[in-house]
Formats: sequence, structure tokens, C-alpha cells
Amino acid sequence: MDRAAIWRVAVEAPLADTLDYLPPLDPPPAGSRPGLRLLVPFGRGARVGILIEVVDQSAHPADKLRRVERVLDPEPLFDVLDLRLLAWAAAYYQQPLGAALFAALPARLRTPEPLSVETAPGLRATESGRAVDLETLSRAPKQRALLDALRSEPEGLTLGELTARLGDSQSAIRTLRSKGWITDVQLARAPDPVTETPPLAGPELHAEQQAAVEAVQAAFGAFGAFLLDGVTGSGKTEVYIRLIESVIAQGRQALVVVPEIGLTPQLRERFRTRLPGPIAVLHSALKASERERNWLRAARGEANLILGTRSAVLAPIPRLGLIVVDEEHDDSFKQQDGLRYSGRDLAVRRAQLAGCPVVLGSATPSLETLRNAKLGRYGWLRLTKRAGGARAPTISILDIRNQPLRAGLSPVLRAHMHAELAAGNQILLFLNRRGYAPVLTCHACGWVGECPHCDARLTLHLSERRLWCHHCGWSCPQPDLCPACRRPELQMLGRGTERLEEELVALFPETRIARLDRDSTRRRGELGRVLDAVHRGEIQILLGTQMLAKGHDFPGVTLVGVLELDQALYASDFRAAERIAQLIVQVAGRAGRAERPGRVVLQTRHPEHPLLQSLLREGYSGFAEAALRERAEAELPPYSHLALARAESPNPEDALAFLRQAHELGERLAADSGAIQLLGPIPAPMERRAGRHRAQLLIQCAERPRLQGFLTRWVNEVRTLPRRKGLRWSLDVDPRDLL
Ligand SMILES: Nc1ncnc2c1ncn2[C@@H]1O[C@H](COP(=O)(O)OP(=O)(O)OP(=O)(O)O)[C@@H](O)[C@H]1O
Ligand SMILES: [Zn+2]
Repeated sequence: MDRAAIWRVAVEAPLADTLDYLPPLDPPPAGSRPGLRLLVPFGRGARVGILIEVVDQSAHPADKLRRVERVLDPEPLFDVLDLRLLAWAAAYYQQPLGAALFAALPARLRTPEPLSVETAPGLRATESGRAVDLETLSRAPKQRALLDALRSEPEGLTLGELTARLGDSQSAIRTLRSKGWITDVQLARAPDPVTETPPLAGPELHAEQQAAVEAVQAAFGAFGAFLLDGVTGSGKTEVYIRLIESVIAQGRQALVVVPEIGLTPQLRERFRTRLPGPIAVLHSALKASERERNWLRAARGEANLILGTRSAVLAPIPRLGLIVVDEEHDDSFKQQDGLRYSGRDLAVRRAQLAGCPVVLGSATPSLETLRNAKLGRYGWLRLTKRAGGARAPTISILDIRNQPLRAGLSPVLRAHMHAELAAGNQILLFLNRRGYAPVLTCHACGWVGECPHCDARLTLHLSERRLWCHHCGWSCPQPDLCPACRRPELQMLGRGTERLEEELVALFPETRIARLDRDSTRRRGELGRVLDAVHRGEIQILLGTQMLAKGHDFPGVTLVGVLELDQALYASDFRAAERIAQLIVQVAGRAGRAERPGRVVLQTRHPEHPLLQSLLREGYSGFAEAALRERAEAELPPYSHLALARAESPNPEDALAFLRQAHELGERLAADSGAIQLLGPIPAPMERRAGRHRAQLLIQCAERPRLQGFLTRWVNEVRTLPRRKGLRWSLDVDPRDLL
């Protein structure tokens, strides 16, 4: 057999390895380069695969090998660095290589569809049009300009480009066309016209911003990781913008990863007006075609800035010069199924591979990142003051025990609200629970509305007159009578944002009130409308869930009320305290961002709670110090590394039984080193969800490489364990939550 005649291909299938194929009969013109998208026979059908490497030997005899059917694209979609990153991700998260590669591709390109060749209607000068003496058109300047422009472009110009240059020219086009001097053509679509208006200038940087920018600039061209630890409103975004400007000026691309782009339309607008385009935006709410187009712009090096949610970290970016991860503490960087990657951690790895700096920004850095900064692995850049003269908000705790509450608001908070409203200021109220009431119960017989598929209560959504399960999405119409005893004694207990809104309208009748949560913003464009109304000062009280905490800039807000955090204070997850501290500080950070100072009031029945106390006394950094000490003592991340195996099954016992076997396997493999601890299995905190019984097994180790080595061997063996019908299992490396 020929040397170098085996193509090693990754396909999307639950296989740990690549598959070997014979090369296609028609060799691709561009050669057999890794990263090419292929169509390969697979089982009885065919699948898309990615060429990983060409080798000269296969473990399988040549006559057993099947042949690549065809090469799908003229050029590889991934380059060598992309493939290295994705291979690293697959190995680290214990997934087949194909899982990582296909997670990186836009949906349509996971199928054998060709790359879209984008064309746009355009015009070209004909032979006779080229021969015309332009002077003969001196009385028709528009026609003359049009013909002149077209004669300078042998291929022609798209209608879009013509309009951009000459303004509306419809009648001139008709005339020249009728003379046969120009003709219609289809042209390859030009990249989005770069905005003619020069980017807006930004404010002059303050000293801390300047220092941060210079520190990162000094690292351009080589790997370096930085924590940009800047209080809310300190101007972190301004630092990103300056850095992006300078990498673009060097002819490189910048990647900015944000938690949820849909929630922060302002941020996108800021990048758009301040930076020389084109910008490729990548997130899941885009239409598939738009997403694919933007992905290709990133991959072909056409976009200067790639702005996206976590999956943008996987997109090919050939001229990558800088990565920014904004709000790096945010949980949404973690993918919760399939390739369970952390977008933030992959960003750091990617910067290493690409040899460029990565900046992790937050007002409330995760404990992992803080520790890396303390150890000197990351440069630690601090912005300690608010930009533009705004002052930090004051935070106070309000003990609401024995207080007469109305709409869940204590008299003190209500008094603050009246005062701020009278002064023409705006107010934010934060309640992290959507729906009308979290419990519907029968006063007569004690019936409680529970999800038939989960160990969870149903939330009443009054406007829809339905009960919803927030865990599996099951719903049913709101009953009028108790389903158990048929008496009309149903009561709604507790308060979600929907109810709060209704009560506020009654309590503050002359006031314009708006609600921001997943339900109120379901309609496209609604979020933007509410945010705009707040900015124009048309809304006086804005209430909502944690959506409020996400990076918005509300200059007119002077008072933030945080209602009911008490449940979360006593949650069991070891990250719960970190999350609440981040949430409080982020919500608080929306207040007083302009001249007027802000005040934050936390209502609680546990004013003595150590978390609240440390936040109040020492701010987030004080809290983080204390939390890190606790984690060290408990040997929890970042002082150890975790992986969580989850199993679920239709039968109550199967998931636990499977993980027990997995545990035994693990004990045997880990026997030589006492360093690996297997804890469990135990039933998951919510044992039944969506009709399936769930259990989990925690694996803990102080050293990451050792954990990785163990997991690779163990996962291979667990895959071979017998499985009862319907049993599914998965492994989550560096899990964000243990639910
Ligand atoms: N050097 C500066 N001089 C004046 N104003 C500035 C400066 N830097 C930033 N600002 C302004 O201060 C406000 C906050 O800045 P920016 O949004 O960059 O902060 P941030 O730290 O990213 O905020 P957060 O993360 O809390 O949302 C913005 O209105 C911004 O235009
Ligand atoms: Zn449910």
C-alpha cells in the first residue's frame, strides 16, 4: 500500500477514537490538509467527518477500510491550532474528538451541505460601456459617476456598494442599462461594508485604566493571562476597547466572550460605534444563517472583532491577537451538556496555544481566578474607583424580622423609595424568582401543587393561568378547585416577580413600573424596549430577576432593593455563598453610576449571617479572602479538582447501582495512589427530574494531572459497564454545580 495513504477522520459519534479511511478517488485540489470537511461512509449511511491527519499505517487491514466519499469544501475549516485546541478540549473533558469538533461547527456545516457561496446582485460595465467617452455624459453627472465607478472595477460592483458610494441611482441605472452600457451580474458578496463614519472617540483613560492597558499591551505577541479586577462601573469595558483597538491596528483579530449577549445590547452597540468593523457576533439566538455567516467571517479572518457567548471560544480565528472574557465569574460560561466545557478555561488554554494575551474581567472574580492571580500565574490589574467621578454605592442590611411588610417591602425600604421617587430618581428591585407564586396549596386539605415528573413544586404564572415546573418545563392549567378535595380553598403562597409587579402597581399608583425577567422579555425586542425606556427615564421602578445584574448601565438609578435572599443563604451547594456575593455586588453595581450616589438595601431575616457581614464590612475582596480560607480548609476547588459523574434512569435503583459499579472500578484503578477520592454515589439533590431518577458520584483530587490521568483510564472502563435499559450517564469535569 502507498505510504501516507490513510486518512484519519473524526466523526460525530460516541467513539473515543478517530476512524481510518482510504483517501477519496478524486484527490482534493488543495491537497489533503487536516481540517478539511469530508463525507465518509458510516454504518449504512454517510456522515460528515473532519480530516485529522494523514498516516501511512492503519491498525486495520487495508481491504477492510472504506473510502472517503468526497471532500466537501475547497479549503480546511480548521487550521492546525484550532485542531490542537479542540483535541485538547476533547481530552480534558473526556469526550470523543468528534464531539469537540462538531460543537465548534455551525449547525448546517455539521451536515453535508456546501459552504454558502454568498452572492449579491450587482452591475458591470459592458464592452460598449467601457468604450464610451465619458465627456458625452457631462450633462448627466449621475450616469457619468456610475459608469466611471463601474469601469474602474473589472468584476463590477454590488448594488449595495454602489448605493454606499453614489447614493440612490435607480434612474441612472435604468438609463445606462437600456443603452446596453452596463449589465446585471451576480457578485460574490463583499464583506459588510466597513462603516464610513469613523469610530467614536472614547474618554481619556484614568490612571488605573492606562496602567492596565499598558500592562496587557506589553504582553502582545505572547501568552499572558490577566485578571482585570475592577469594581462595577470602573471602566473595564473601556480598557477592553483600547486593547482591541490596538490589536486591530496590528492587523490581528480580537475575541470577546461574554455571558449572555442578548441581555446586554448596550455592550454590542458600544463596540460597534467605537471600533473599526467588521464585527462578527456569535450566539445562539441568531438565525442559523446569520450565525453561519458570522462564523465564516471569523474563520476567514475577515472580522476584526468576534463577539460571542461561550461557543465563540471554539470558532476558528486565524489572526487571533487578544482574548477578553468579560464577567469571567459567570456560570453561563459552562456548557451543561455534551462537551461540558468552561468557555473561560478554554479561553485561557486557547491564548496559550495562540501565543496571545487573555484578559479575564470582573468586579467579582471567581475564587479560581483570584487564586491564580494571588499565586502570580495571572497578572493582577486593579481598577479600584468608579470612572468619571461616580461614587461607589453604600450597602446596608435591613433586618425585616417583625416588620410589617407590604409587597414584601419593609417600611424603611418603602420610605426610601418614596423619597427617591419624589426626587425624580429611578429604583431597581431585585427578586430572584419569576412567576406569580412559587407555591399553590389547599387551605382545606393541605394539597400542594407538585410536578408529576420532578421532586419540585409548581410555580403559578397567573397571567397565563398555568402552573409551570421550572425544572422540566411541564405545565398544566391553573385549577379553580383543589384537585384533591374539590373545595375552593386554593391559596397562593410566596411571591415571584409577576406578583411583585402587581402589588407595586397598587402601592405606587402614579408610578411607571416595568418588569424584567425571562417571562416578560420572551417576545423578541422586548428587553431592548424596556432597557431603552429605563434609559430615557420613562420607567421609575424596574423590578426583575438576576437579569438585572447583567452588566447594565443605569445612570439614573439611585436605589437598589434586594428582597428575599434568605433561601439562597442556606443553600447546600459549596459555591452558593460565592454566587450570592457576586449577585449582590453586581446588582448593587447598577446603582449610582452617574453623578448621583447610590444606595443599596438588602432585606433579610438573618442580618447576622457571616456572608452578609463580611460583604458589608470588607466588600467583595474581604468576602473572597474568607471564602478562599474556607475552601482551603475543606479541600474544595480551587484547592482541589473535581469531576462529577451523573447517572439517570427511568427506574429508581438503576442509576445508583450503575454508579456503585463505577465506584468499584474506580477504587481498583486508584488503588495504587491514595490521591484520588471517590465520594458516593448518592441520590442527586433533586432525585427525580423530568421523570428520571438521578444519582451522582464525586471524584476529587488535589492534583489536576493526576485526576486527568485517572479519568481517562476510568472513563474507558466505565463505558464498557453493562447498562440497564434507559440508563444514561455523563461526566462533568470541573462541574459548576453539584445538582
Ligand atoms: N476614563 C473614563 N472617563 C470617563 N468616563 C469613563 C471612563 N471610563 C469609563 N467611563 C464611563 O464610565 C461608565 C462605566 O464604564 P464601563 O462600562 O467601561 O465600566 P465597567 O467596569 O465595564 O462596568 P460594569 O462591569 O460594572 O458593567 C461608562 O458610562 C463609561 O463610558
Ligand atoms: Zn418537572
